Amino acid sequence: MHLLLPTTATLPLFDVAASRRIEARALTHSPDLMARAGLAVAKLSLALRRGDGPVWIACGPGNNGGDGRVAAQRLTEAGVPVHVGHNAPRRPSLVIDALLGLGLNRTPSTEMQLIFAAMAACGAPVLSVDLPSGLLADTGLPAGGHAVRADHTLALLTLKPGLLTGEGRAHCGHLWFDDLGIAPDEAPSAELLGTTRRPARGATSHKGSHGQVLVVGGAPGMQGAARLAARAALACGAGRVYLDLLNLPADQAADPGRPELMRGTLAALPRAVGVLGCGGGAAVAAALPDLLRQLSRAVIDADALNAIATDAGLQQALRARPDSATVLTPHPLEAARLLGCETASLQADRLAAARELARRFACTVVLKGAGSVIASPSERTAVCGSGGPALATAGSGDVLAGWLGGLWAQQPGASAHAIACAGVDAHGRAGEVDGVLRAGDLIERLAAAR
Ligand SMILES: NC(=O)C1=CN([C@@H]2O[C@H](COP(=O)(O)OP(=O)(O)OC[C@H]3O[C@@H](n4cnc5c(N)ncnc54)[C@H](O)[C@@H]3O)[C@@H](O)[C@H]2O)[C@@H](O)CC1
Ligand SMILES: Nc1ncnc2c1ncn2[C@@H]1O[C@H](COP(=O)(O)OP(=O)(O)O)[C@@H](O)[C@H]1O
Repeated sequence: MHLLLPTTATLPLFDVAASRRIEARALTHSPDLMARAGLAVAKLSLALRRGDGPVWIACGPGNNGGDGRVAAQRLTEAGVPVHVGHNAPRRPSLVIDALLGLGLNRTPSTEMQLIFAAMAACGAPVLSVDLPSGLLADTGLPAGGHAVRADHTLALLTLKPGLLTGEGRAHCGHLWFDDLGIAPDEAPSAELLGTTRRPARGATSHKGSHGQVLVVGGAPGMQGAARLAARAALACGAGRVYLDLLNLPADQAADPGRPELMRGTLAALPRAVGVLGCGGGAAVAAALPDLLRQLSRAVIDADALNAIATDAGLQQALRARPDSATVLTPHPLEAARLLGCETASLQADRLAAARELARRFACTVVLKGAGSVIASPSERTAVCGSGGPALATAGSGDVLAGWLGGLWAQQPGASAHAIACAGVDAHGRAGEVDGVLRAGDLIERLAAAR
């Protein structure tokens, strides 16, 4: 058993159907899985308990409840007072939520919701067994809007995607994992992103060795977004970074605060990696047909995505690009516009939405937000476990787009999917601070990390 995050390793994720298959096969040679699960819960409970009061164990009707009852036995043997039931004891030292796990199949009843509320109100830390009760394991959606908010969650046997995306992170608290001694015997449904090292810089390399980035955006009043993207690409190590600031006279500086950045255009830089749309406004739409046709690698963000969402010709141009040549970086609202659906229905299944976007536009897609999802045609979908609400501030998405451009400029042979995975994880890690991280400071933290 270990605390899962932060992880440097790429780890397999299994949806409900796969978890059930793995469990069924494991039970044929290891029939004591529930005993192992209950023991793991009891051990973690001993470490998490606050004070001498009883451990309140709320058990449900299925095997999740079974895990809770085994934990109750083990804790009793260890001399810990336990209270098994649906009502809170006086001054509990810990709550074990063993109500619902993988078997959740409907909105928790009013009675169940009252137990959730009592857990939240009793003042003790909450440890959820396998999943916070009510949380859908495949999507991270609370069923009917109701799920336990745990302080700790101990995932058992497999890691499920819903622990890491959607509302999962808000409901799981600290995420622990115990594989119960079982090695998964099938391909993962998705994967949790690990860390990728930044591109190495050869001792005799020069700026020409590290590629070019062209940021196209920054219409009047929105130049900051394009400049943040350009600064991020520069900080990432791209050899030369240019800005095509839409409707800004060509003799004006690219970025007076960063003299390293230059003005440039597609005509002069056809081999650059394009970072398109940051602060692009409506003006970027007119530039997109040429950019989509000519740039061999492009990261497409913000207003460029909005333009594509409303223009069938641009959508066709996007689909016509070669394989692995494009990364789209929509936040949920931009993604919903691209799919022509409501944001809430998209957020209800983020992995499915990202996969559908990747299929429809034949691109790599980074669906941003807590637990960013990276999907590409013919690649395993990845979920980002790094990052946090310090990133929920204007400009952090521009920084991501620029960073991806910078990474790609230095690694022209890398696939769009590999670039997206490496960049999203680095961006998330750099964003793990308390409070708010201004986008400019995020760039500095990204640059300092190796
Ligand atoms: N079988 C085993 O040996 C193992 C079981 N494990 C545990 O077993 C769990 C899965 O067990 P189950 O398949 O029994 O599923 P659950 O324990 O999640 O419960 C399923 C039961 O809950 C009911 N239910 C579903 N949604 C409900 C709702 N909203 N309100 C009220 N009742 C609801 C279902 O009708 C069913 O009776 C895992 O999450 C994990 O905790 C793991 O520890 C691995 C080992
Ligand atoms: N709560 C959060 N947890 C993890 N990452 C977050 C969170 N909020 C925002 N982010 C990340 O911050 C970035 C915000 O991007 P975006 O919404 O496009 O911002 P902007 O348009 O202002 O640049 C995305 O990479 C997103 O995944």
